[in-house]
Amino acid sequence: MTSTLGSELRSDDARADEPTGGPVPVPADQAGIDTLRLEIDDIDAELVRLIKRRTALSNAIGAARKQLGGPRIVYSREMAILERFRGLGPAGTDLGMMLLAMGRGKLGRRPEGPAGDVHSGDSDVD
Ligand SMILES: C=C(O[C@@H]1C=C(C(=O)O)C=C[C@H]1O)C(=O)O
Repeated sequence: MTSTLGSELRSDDARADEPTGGPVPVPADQAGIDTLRLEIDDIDAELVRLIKRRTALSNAIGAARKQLGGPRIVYSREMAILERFRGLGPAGTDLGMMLLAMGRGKLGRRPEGPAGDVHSGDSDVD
């Protein structure tokens, strides 16, 4: 995507549908469980790294748009992003909302409430 203010997702979004290796055979013993846990640990470490990177990218875009006089939050793009996460089921939508909240930083939090909610009518919202 080339536009700085556009709300579209990249068109080559097929990565979300790439094969993950299919069902995992159920391990027969503790050694098998331990092997699967090693892979889970690798995945979690990579997820944390990617989430940190995603948050930094989102913060930078938000700061840039603010400097340029635009909104920090673009709901149309956020809705498109949530659509991708919806493919993981209800918890996937929750996960997508948490990622968006992390990218918003303080703006995405109520003063005394949980992350992820933004007041409508906020001038930082498009
Ligand atoms: C990062 C952007 O800005 C904000 C943050 C988003 C995000 O974390 O994915 C999405 C839309 C915007 O509310 C963007 O427009 O791409």
